[in-house]
Amino acid sequence: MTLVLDSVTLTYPDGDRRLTALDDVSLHVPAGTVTAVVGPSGSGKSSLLAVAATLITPDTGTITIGGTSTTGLNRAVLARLRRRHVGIVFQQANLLPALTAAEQLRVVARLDGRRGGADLQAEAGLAEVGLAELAHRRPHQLSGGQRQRVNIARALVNRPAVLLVDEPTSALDRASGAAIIDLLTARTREHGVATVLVTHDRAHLDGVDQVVELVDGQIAVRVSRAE
Ligand SMILES: Nc1ncnc2c1ncn2[C@@H]1O[C@H](COP(=O)(O)OP(=O)(O)OP(=O)(O)O)[C@@H](O)[C@H]1O
Repeated sequence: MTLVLDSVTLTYPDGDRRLTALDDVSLHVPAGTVTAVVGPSGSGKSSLLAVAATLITPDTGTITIGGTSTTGLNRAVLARLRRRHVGIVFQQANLLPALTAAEQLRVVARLDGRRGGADLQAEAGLAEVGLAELAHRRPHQLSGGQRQRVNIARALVNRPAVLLVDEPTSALDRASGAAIIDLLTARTREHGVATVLVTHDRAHLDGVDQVVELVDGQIAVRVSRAE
């Protein structure tokens, strides 16, 4: 499935005026590709992810996930679309402290109503990120890089069409960070996911398919590997 943002503008209230966080942003993220979003602090990167995740409705413009336009859909329908089709990875792993790595995935798999297959899905998901052996460990028994792997496996467990990733390596050292980016790229290609990766680190841009640079809410530079 492809993720498309078409002429998206988003403003926030700012005293008695409005601040434009995204200004006529259009983005096409084909299945099986990674688009990196870079740009200075305050340029709109997180806003772009929130809009793509359908967590915030833009003032104008459309978001289309796998051919389905999200415009005008009510909250319940959007929540279902998100649960089925969108995976989100934040900076911090945000794992539930009391649950083992396998349980973190199982909970999400069950939310999707696949009770029967949840155990197998959790097991397979952890194996995919190289953590089969550590399935029984709780977050405090894992390294930062391993926690972020669980986070990614959890975001992928219901086979989302779209994966939105916000600075996944900010809490990691260079080598663990590079390994996480390699993992994200590999899973994106393997599962045909449309991935958007917000990053500050230029070293992460080597293997991606498209790079967009946001400046003041606008796409200032767009580089595509295919070109
Ligand atoms: N909830 C909000 N209410 C009002 N203004 C907001 C809100 N969220 C973000 N902004 C403003 O919108 C603009 C874009 O913010 P955003 O968080 O998307 O930028 P960013 O590129 O992700 O920044 P950073 O790299 O610092 O995380 C900024 O000027 C910010 O101050």
